[in-house]
Amino acid sequence: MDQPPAADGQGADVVIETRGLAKQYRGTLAVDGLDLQVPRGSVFGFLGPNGSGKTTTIRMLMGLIEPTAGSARVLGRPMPRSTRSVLPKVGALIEGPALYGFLSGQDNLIRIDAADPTADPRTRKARVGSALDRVGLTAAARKKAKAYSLGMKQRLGLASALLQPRELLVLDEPTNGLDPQGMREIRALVRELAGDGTTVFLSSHLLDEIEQVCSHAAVMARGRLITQGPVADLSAGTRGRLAVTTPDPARATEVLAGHGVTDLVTDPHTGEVTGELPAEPPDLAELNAALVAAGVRVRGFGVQRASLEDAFVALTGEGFDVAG
Ligand SMILES: Nc1ncnc2c1ncn2[C@@H]1O[C@H](COP(=O)(O)OP(=O)(O)OP(=O)(O)O)[C@@H](O)[C@H]1O
Repeated sequence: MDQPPAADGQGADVVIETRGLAKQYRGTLAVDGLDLQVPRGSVFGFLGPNGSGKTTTIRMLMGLIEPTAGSARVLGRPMPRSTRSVLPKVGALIEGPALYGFLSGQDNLIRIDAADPTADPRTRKARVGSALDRVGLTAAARKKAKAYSLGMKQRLGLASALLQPRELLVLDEPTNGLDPQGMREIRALVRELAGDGTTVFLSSHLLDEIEQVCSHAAVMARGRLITQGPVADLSAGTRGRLAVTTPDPARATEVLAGHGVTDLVTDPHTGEVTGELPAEPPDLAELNAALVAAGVRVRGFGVQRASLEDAFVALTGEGFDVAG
């Protein structure tokens, strides 16, 4: 992306930028030479399997730990040196919210707000009320936090990050441990927050989550950045799989193999035959005609859209652990 440089030489529209960022623990290179660029206004997915270095990176970005090499800038300022001026503009939710179960949701927020020396006590009630409203917890505001579902606790954590206006939200695995309903709620909330112009940086080990929520993504594997960019571009470079629905899968497989299609698999339930198109794919209309000419009865024929998962597998040669 060509952005006009800001006065300090940084891209004005990049809210997180790292160069050669690395963190070495004894025996483990947790993050290895990371060059990350998060555009302002994006919903940026930081994707990688467990242990790939996401949390370590986020901790460095937030100034919680020192990198062993390289540099990180957040909102244009170097970290961890500028923690004091940067962190008030960043709402962070890392490793789950610290809540008191015996206090109501509202009182938890009042406590957190009271701990912020920049927060005016006279407007506290209004601030807390509007944060609860934004995350849809107004009706449950007076319930004790220990009676909240995990999803509600996570929303309360988000509300605490939203007490002050933020330029950037950093959420570490915000849907981890939630049931599907809780996941949907958090994802909807993230979209809504992003709709207001806040840049959201969220980590996840769930590919479909990133595809559903994010405009941009970076993919990590074993401490290294594999790729980054707009989500649509990341999967566009990957060829989709050819899929043929037919009552004659054996014959279809023969014909497709004869046209260079590899990794042919038949779904035993649907009879759908899928396979990888060769690097120089044949004309699809002709391939379809060849199937029909060979006596294959074709019910469905098409190329499945490549997913981010396909891109990940193509880039790393590894499967992606999507459990979770
Ligand atoms: N404090 C630490 N001391 C030693 N090794 C660590 C420490 N923190 C993380 N690691 C190691 O660094 C690697 C990256 O861990 P990290 O937590 O950043 O990954 P992650 O992608 O966030 O995974 P997860 O989603 O499981 O937290 C792992 O091999 C981990 O064991």
